[in-house]
Amino acid sequence: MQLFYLLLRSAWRTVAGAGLAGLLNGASTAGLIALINAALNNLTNLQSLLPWGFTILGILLLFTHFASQVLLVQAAQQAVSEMRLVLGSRILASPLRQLEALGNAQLLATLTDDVEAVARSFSVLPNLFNAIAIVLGCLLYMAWLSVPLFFILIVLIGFGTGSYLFLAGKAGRFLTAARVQQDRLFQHFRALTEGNKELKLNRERRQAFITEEFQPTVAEARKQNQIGLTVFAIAASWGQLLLFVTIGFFLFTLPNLLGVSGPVMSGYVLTIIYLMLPMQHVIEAIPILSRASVALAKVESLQLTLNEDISRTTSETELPPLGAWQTLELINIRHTYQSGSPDNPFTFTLGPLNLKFQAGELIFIVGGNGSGKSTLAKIITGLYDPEGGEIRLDGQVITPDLQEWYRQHFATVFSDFFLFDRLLGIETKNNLTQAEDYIKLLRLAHKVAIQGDRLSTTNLSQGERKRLGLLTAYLENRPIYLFDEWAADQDPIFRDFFYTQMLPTLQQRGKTIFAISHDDRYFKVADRIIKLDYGQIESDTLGREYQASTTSNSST
Ligand SMILES: Nc1ncnc2c1ncn2[C@@H]1O[C@H](COP(=O)(O)OP(=O)(O)OP(=O)(O)O)[C@@H](O)[C@H]1O
Repeated sequence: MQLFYLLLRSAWRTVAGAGLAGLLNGASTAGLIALINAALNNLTNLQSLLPWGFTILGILLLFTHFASQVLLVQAAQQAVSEMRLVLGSRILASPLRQLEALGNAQLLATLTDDVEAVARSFSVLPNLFNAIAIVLGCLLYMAWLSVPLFFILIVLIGFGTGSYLFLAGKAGRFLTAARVQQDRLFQHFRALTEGNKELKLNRERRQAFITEEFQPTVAEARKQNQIGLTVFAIAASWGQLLLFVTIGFFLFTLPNLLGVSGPVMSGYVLTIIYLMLPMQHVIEAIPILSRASVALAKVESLQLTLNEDISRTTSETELPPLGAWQTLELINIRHTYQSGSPDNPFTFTLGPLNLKFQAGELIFIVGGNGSGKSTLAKIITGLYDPEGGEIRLDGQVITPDLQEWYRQHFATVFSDFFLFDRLLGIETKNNLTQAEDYIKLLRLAHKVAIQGDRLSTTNLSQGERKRLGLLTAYLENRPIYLFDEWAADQDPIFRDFFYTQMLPTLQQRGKTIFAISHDDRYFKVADRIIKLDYGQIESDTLGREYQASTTSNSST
């Protein structure tokens, strides 16, 4: 039902038009069969008018068939596009933590496979709707021919449909199991592309990956799909068998039992034979619809619900202006990760932390690996909603309503940043001119140029790509900057340039800067150094004091 709801919601007018055309098509089909039966059995005194009736009904049938198909194709494509847009905007609107917990593999499987499965189901809908309209028209005709025969037919159809749906339900379970394997397959696809170097360089690892991970998942997905689709094939053959049994029953048994007249009987048999093609369409559509409903169930399980009004998630609501700020406070902030396996669970807790920052400060966040620096950065920038505590900007608590506005204060380069090849959202004329200058400053002029609002290339070394990340952050011109181990991939000269010239220049422009750093040689440039250890603040010192203490330590 979800599927039809989705289709109806996005294109109800087109669907209504297609429904009307489909009904007319069903009626003209039934009329045509009645007319053929009348012509064959000489049932009317108006035989001379039959060719005209045949021509008119034939034209109506062709036209309504064409119209319903075209309209449903339009509606289906409209619904699929909306599904893609809604999924995209729901992913953007979902909390980062939720997306991280789902993982890229699951999200990609949904964005490609599930949308594809739903799209495919929409492509069979035109034939399905048309078939249903024809079946309804034919049933009406048969009810008109003989009510007792009609009821016998309904009992047979009920039995056939019930047994078919029973088998189809069993098949659907195998398709659901196959879909579970699909997520694992996407994980393996990522390993194949992102871990390609590691797999190429180590033969044993590659063989173990192929034989112990990739092949078993591919085989399991194939097995479940194969069983599911075979059960559907059995159900389809069972349906066809029932159809022949019904025709035989009507042709050979019923006339003896009920003494039905020849023309009525031939009308029935003719109609049932005519129904074979539409029934075939229905039977072929059911596995595809079943797969689509598995896909939709998967999409729903991600809690990226489809019942969201697209305009709410994509339209830009007016945000209050950013304005100048003085203090940023983290009060009793806490964040927990639960990870590991059920037998070996692992919990990491950051906080509770209490920190107060002044506008214009240059703050270094330091500490060992896994001490919680990046987690703190995601909380400060509003990417994570803290589990406990609150963030206040100039005393104003950042509630969920203000979260989007709050995030607009930050320009960042995270260690796993993404480099867009277009200067999206910052492509003003002034910025494009500035970008040229920054590219020279970042010593990339010999490799990258600005072409229109695009970077001529992003195929660069990791250090060079990070310089372009810095360039886009500069152009964003936000009040607060956050760099997560930005200098880690830079050569010594550029690292020195970053700490001793770029950060101070940004600070002189009135920016507040958070820099996650392991470069203790440069800690002296910071106003303040916050050191984390296992999610707690080990020390919060002035930069120059931190330098003094390490110097005094090294001199003793
Ligand atoms: N998405 C996640 N799911 C579960 N645990 C996580 C997740 N991200 C981080 N952690 C855990 O939280 C802890 C802190 O991680 P975080 O990335 O904040 O540390 P960090 O100080 O930035 O480390 P590094 O210097 O290595 O970058 C780590 O022990 C890590 O295992």
